[in-house]
Amino acid sequence: MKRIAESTVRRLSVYMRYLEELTARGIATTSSDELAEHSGTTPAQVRKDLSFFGSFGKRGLGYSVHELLDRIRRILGLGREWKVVIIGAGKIGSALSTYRGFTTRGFCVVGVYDKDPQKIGRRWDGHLVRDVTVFESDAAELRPDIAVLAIPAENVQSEVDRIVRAGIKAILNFAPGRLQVPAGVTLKTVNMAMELEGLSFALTNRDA
Ligand SMILES: NC(=O)c1ccc[n+]([C@@H]2O[C@H](COP(=O)([O-])OP(=O)(O)OC[C@H]3O[C@@H](n4cnc5c(N)ncnc54)[C@H](O)[C@@H]3O)[C@@H](O)[C@H]2O)c1
Repeated sequence: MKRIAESTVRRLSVYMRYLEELTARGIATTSSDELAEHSGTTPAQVRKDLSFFGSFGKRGLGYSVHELLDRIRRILGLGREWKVVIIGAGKIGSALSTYRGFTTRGFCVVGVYDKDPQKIGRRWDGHLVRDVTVFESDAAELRPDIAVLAIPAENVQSEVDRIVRAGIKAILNFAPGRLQVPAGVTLKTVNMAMELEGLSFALTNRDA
């Protein structure tokens, strides 16, 4: 498959949510105009995004909501359950571990880890916080797919290295800083300040 831009993948998630909404409303067909309007993009962009993955829809008839939703879910790899571990049971880590919305989308939290003796042994919504020193042996058994890293900026690289050593190929990181991962491992960093900067830009330029 061609290399797909992250922005395209992000839009697929947006289209998917709108298609889920249409399904819930019992609507069977949609169009690139409608998808674009509800996703903040253009009909040409919708067609271009979908064209990366083959042909969808019929000229003049639009897209079957059911078929398109099914295809997008498969493209995003959502037809299965992904095992997620969370490292850092602080404010962000504990909020994520108790968030029900992940499970409904197939992301199942199988372990929560921390290094603080005050947190180890606590339960967050049924998830026992375990000592991070047992992470690698747990991972050998549980075989998690995704690690969420919610620890302070210091020593993040050594935790990333620990995750990589455990054979995990996808990391969602919340800590600031530049991190290195080997080829074949995907690292995504969430940065709320950057999202706020996007809003700041929109507010500053809205009348331009
Ligand atoms: N990406 C964003 O938009 C965003 C927003 C807010 C905070 N953050 C960052 O997210 C991270 C977590 O924030 P928080 O508010 O949850 O912090 P927090 O201090 O509440 O929690 C951090 C937890 O990590 C644990 N920890 C530290 N080192 C560890 C290690 N090596 N192994 C396992 N556990 C370890 C600590 O004991 C603590 O429980 C920070 O780096 C913060 O700067 C990011």
